[in-house]
Amino acid sequence: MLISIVYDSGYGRTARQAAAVAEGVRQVPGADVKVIAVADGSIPWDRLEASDAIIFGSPTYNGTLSARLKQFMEETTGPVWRELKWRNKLAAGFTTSGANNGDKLNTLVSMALFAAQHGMIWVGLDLLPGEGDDALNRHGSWIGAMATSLQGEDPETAMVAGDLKTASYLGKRVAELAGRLAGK
Ligand SMILES: Cc1cc2nc3c(=O)[nH]c(=O)nc-3n(C[C@H](O)[C@H](O)[C@H](O)COP(=O)(O)O)c2cc1C
Repeated sequence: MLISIVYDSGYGRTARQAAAVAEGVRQVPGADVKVIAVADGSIPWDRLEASDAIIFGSPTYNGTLSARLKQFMEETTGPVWRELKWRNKLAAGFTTSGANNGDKLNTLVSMALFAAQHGMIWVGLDLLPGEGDDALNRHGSWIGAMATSLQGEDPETAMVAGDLKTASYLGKRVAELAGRLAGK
Protein backbone atom coordinates (compact mmCIF):
# COMPACT_ATOMS: atom_id res chain seq x y z
CA MET A 1 0.00 0.00 0.00
CA LEU A 2 0.98 3.59 -0.58
CA ILE A 3 1.40 5.87 2.40
CA SER A 4 2.17 9.57 1.99
CA ILE A 5 3.41 11.94 4.65
CA VAL A 6 2.69 15.61 3.95
CA TYR A 7 4.39 17.96 6.36
CA ASP A 8 5.85 21.38 6.99
CA SER A 9 8.81 22.33 9.14
CA GLY A 10 10.27 25.81 9.54
CA TYR A 11 13.36 24.80 11.55
CA GLY A 12 13.79 21.07 11.00
CA ARG A 13 12.16 19.57 14.10
CA THR A 14 8.93 18.45 12.50
CA ALA A 15 11.07 17.17 9.63
CA ARG A 16 12.75 14.80 12.11
CA GLN A 17 9.36 13.73 13.37
CA ALA A 18 8.26 13.10 9.78
CA ALA A 19 11.34 10.93 9.22
CA ALA A 20 10.44 8.91 12.33
CA VAL A 21 6.87 8.41 11.06
CA ALA A 22 8.29 7.20 7.73
CA GLU A 23 10.59 4.78 9.51
CA GLY A 24 7.56 3.29 11.26
CA VAL A 25 5.72 2.92 7.97
CA ARG A 26 8.73 1.10 6.49
CA GLN A 27 8.54 -1.53 9.23
CA VAL A 28 5.38 -2.86 7.61
CA PRO A 29 6.01 -5.28 4.72
CA GLY A 30 4.56 -3.99 1.46
CA ALA A 31 4.31 -0.37 2.60
CA ASP A 32 5.66 2.23 0.20
CA VAL A 33 6.15 5.62 1.84
CA LYS A 34 6.73 9.03 0.29
CA VAL A 35 7.64 12.02 2.43
CA ILE A 36 6.43 15.31 0.96
CA ALA A 37 7.57 18.67 2.34
CA VAL A 38 5.05 21.29 1.31
CA ALA A 39 7.88 23.86 1.26
CA ASP A 40 9.43 22.00 -1.69
CA GLY A 41 6.80 23.50 -3.95
CA SER A 42 4.93 21.28 -6.32
CA ILE A 43 2.54 18.87 -4.62
CA PRO A 44 2.37 15.38 -6.23
CA TRP A 45 -1.44 15.30 -6.37
CA ASP A 46 -1.51 12.04 -8.34
CA ARG A 47 0.55 10.26 -5.69
CA LEU A 48 -1.75 11.59 -2.98
CA GLU A 49 -4.82 10.42 -4.89
CA ALA A 50 -3.28 6.96 -5.25
CA SER A 51 -2.33 6.76 -1.55
CA ASP A 52 -4.15 4.49 0.87
CA ALA A 53 -3.30 6.82 3.73
CA ILE A 54 -2.06 10.37 4.15
CA ILE A 55 -0.34 11.43 7.37
CA PHE A 56 -0.18 15.18 8.03
CA GLY A 57 2.55 16.90 10.03
CA SER A 58 3.06 20.47 11.14
CA PRO A 59 4.91 22.42 13.77
CA THR A 60 2.60 24.18 16.18
CA TYR A 61 2.86 27.86 15.43
CA ASN A 62 0.67 30.31 17.35
CA GLY A 63 -1.31 27.39 18.70
CA THR A 64 -2.24 25.97 15.33
CA LEU A 65 -0.96 24.74 11.95
CA SER A 66 1.90 26.48 10.20
CA ALA A 67 0.81 28.85 7.45
CA ARG A 68 2.39 26.62 4.81
CA LEU A 69 0.50 23.51 5.86
CA LYS A 70 -2.71 25.56 5.99
CA GLN A 71 -1.92 26.85 2.50
CA PHE A 72 -1.56 23.25 1.30
CA MET A 73 -4.93 22.41 2.87
CA GLU A 74 -6.61 25.30 1.11
CA GLU A 75 -5.03 24.22 -2.17
CA THR A 76 -6.75 20.83 -1.91
CA THR A 77 -10.14 22.47 -2.42
CA GLY A 78 -10.06 22.54 -6.21
CA PRO A 79 -8.11 19.44 -7.18
CA VAL A 80 -9.33 17.14 -4.40
CA TRP A 81 -12.24 18.24 -2.21
CA ARG A 82 -14.67 19.17 -4.99
CA GLU A 83 -14.74 15.51 -6.06
CA LEU A 84 -13.97 14.05 -2.63
CA LYS A 85 -11.02 12.23 -4.14
CA TRP A 86 -9.62 11.34 -0.70
CA ARG A 87 -12.87 9.81 0.57
CA ASN A 88 -12.24 6.71 2.75
CA LYS A 89 -8.47 7.08 2.81
CA LEU A 90 -6.89 6.79 6.23
CA ALA A 91 -5.55 10.00 7.78
CA ALA A 92 -3.43 10.73 10.83
CA GLY A 93 -1.37 13.59 12.21
CA PHE A 94 1.67 14.66 14.19
CA THR A 95 2.99 17.93 15.55
CA THR A 96 5.90 19.35 17.49
CA SER A 97 5.88 22.44 19.66
CA GLY A 98 8.27 24.27 21.93
CA ALA A 99 6.28 24.12 25.15
CA ASN A 100 5.07 20.92 26.80
CA ASN A 101 1.50 21.91 26.17
CA GLY A 102 2.00 24.78 23.73
CA ASP A 103 -1.64 24.44 22.63
CA LYS A 104 -0.57 21.73 20.17
CA LEU A 105 -3.78 19.75 20.63
CA ASN A 106 -5.41 22.43 18.51
CA THR A 107 -3.00 21.65 15.66
CA LEU A 108 -4.01 17.99 15.63
CA VAL A 109 -7.70 18.82 15.99
CA SER A 110 -7.37 21.08 12.93
CA MET A 111 -5.86 18.20 10.97
CA ALA A 112 -8.58 15.77 12.07
CA LEU A 113 -11.26 18.25 11.08
CA PHE A 114 -9.61 18.78 7.71
CA ALA A 115 -9.54 15.00 7.20
CA ALA A 116 -13.21 14.76 8.16
CA GLN A 117 -14.07 17.42 5.59
CA HIS A 118 -12.43 15.20 2.99
CA GLY A 119 -14.39 12.12 4.07
CA MET A 120 -11.19 10.51 5.35
CA ILE A 121 -10.99 8.07 8.27
CA TRP A 122 -8.93 9.44 11.17
CA VAL A 123 -6.47 7.12 12.91
CA GLY A 124 -5.35 8.14 16.39
CA LEU A 125 -3.01 6.46 18.83
CA ASP A 126 -3.92 3.35 20.81
CA LEU A 127 -1.32 3.97 23.50
CA LEU A 128 -1.87 4.51 27.19
CA PRO A 129 0.03 7.55 28.50
CA GLY A 130 3.72 6.84 29.17
CA GLU A 131 6.06 8.40 31.71
CA GLY A 132 9.59 9.62 31.09
CA ASP A 133 11.53 10.91 28.09
CA ASP A 134 11.95 7.46 26.56
CA ALA A 135 8.32 6.48 26.89
CA LEU A 136 5.86 6.01 24.08
CA ASN A 137 3.12 8.64 24.20
CA ARG A 138 4.59 10.63 27.09
CA HIS A 139 2.12 13.40 26.20
CA GLY A 140 -0.84 11.10 26.69
CA SER A 141 -2.36 12.04 23.34
CA TRP A 142 -5.00 9.91 21.66
CA ILE A 143 -5.63 12.03 18.60
CA GLY A 144 -2.12 11.88 17.15
CA ALA A 145 1.61 11.98 17.78
CA MET A 146 2.86 14.92 19.83
CA ALA A 147 6.42 16.05 20.37
CA THR A 148 7.96 18.78 22.47
CA SER A 149 11.30 19.92 21.09
CA LEU A 150 14.13 21.28 23.17
CA GLN A 151 14.35 24.94 22.25
CA GLY A 152 17.74 26.37 21.37
CA GLU A 153 19.09 23.02 20.13
CA ASP A 154 19.76 21.85 16.60
CA PRO A 155 17.09 19.61 15.08
CA GLU A 156 19.48 16.64 15.50
CA THR A 157 19.42 16.95 19.30
CA ALA A 158 16.18 18.85 19.87
CA MET A 159 13.86 15.87 19.68
CA VAL A 160 13.11 13.66 22.68
CA ALA A 161 13.56 9.90 22.15
CA GLY A 162 10.07 8.93 23.29
CA ASP A 163 8.48 11.43 20.92
CA LEU A 164 10.34 9.99 17.94
CA LYS A 165 9.34 6.47 19.01
CA THR A 166 5.73 7.63 19.24
CA ALA A 167 5.95 9.11 15.75
CA SER A 168 7.31 5.80 14.40
CA TYR A 169 4.56 3.93 16.21
CA LEU A 170 1.93 6.09 14.51
CA GLY A 171 3.47 5.45 11.08
CA LYS A 172 3.51 1.69 11.69
CA ARG A 173 -0.06 1.71 12.98
CA VAL A 174 -1.36 3.59 9.95
CA ALA A 175 0.48 1.29 7.52
CA GLU A 176 -0.80 -1.84 9.27
CA LEU A 177 -4.38 -0.57 9.24
CA ALA A 178 -4.07 0.49 5.59
CA GLY A 179 -2.91 -3.05 4.83
CA ARG A 180 -5.91 -4.52 6.62
CA LEU A 181 -8.31 -2.24 4.74
CA ALA A 182 -6.68 -3.24 1.47
CA GLY A 183 -7.16 -6.91 2.45
CA LYS A 184 -3.40 -7.59 2.74
C1 LIG B 1 6.02 31.55 14.56
C2 LIG B 1 6.18 30.55 15.65
C3 LIG B 1 5.13 30.31 16.50
C4 LIG B 1 5.25 29.36 17.52
N1 LIG B 1 4.18 29.10 18.31
C5 LIG B 1 4.28 28.17 19.27
C6 LIG B 1 3.15 27.85 20.08
O1 LIG B 1 2.05 28.35 19.92
N2 LIG B 1 3.32 26.92 21.05
C7 LIG B 1 4.54 26.32 21.28
O2 LIG B 1 4.65 25.53 22.20
N3 LIG B 1 5.61 26.56 20.48
C8 LIG B 1 5.51 27.47 19.50
N4 LIG B 1 6.57 27.70 18.67
C9 LIG B 1 7.77 26.86 18.79
C10 LIG B 1 7.75 25.75 17.75
O3 LIG B 1 6.54 25.01 17.82
C11 LIG B 1 8.91 24.76 17.97
O4 LIG B 1 10.13 25.44 17.91
C12 LIG B 1 8.86 23.64 16.95
O5 LIG B 1 9.76 22.64 17.34
C13 LIG B 1 9.23 24.14 15.57
O6 LIG B 1 9.18 23.08 14.66
P1 LIG B 1 9.93 23.18 13.27
O7 LIG B 1 11.43 23.13 13.57
O8 LIG B 1 9.50 21.99 12.50
O9 LIG B 1 9.55 24.47 12.63
C14 LIG B 1 6.46 28.67 17.68
C15 LIG B 1 7.54 28.92 16.81
C16 LIG B 1 7.40 29.84 15.81
C17 LIG B 1 8.56 30.09 14.87
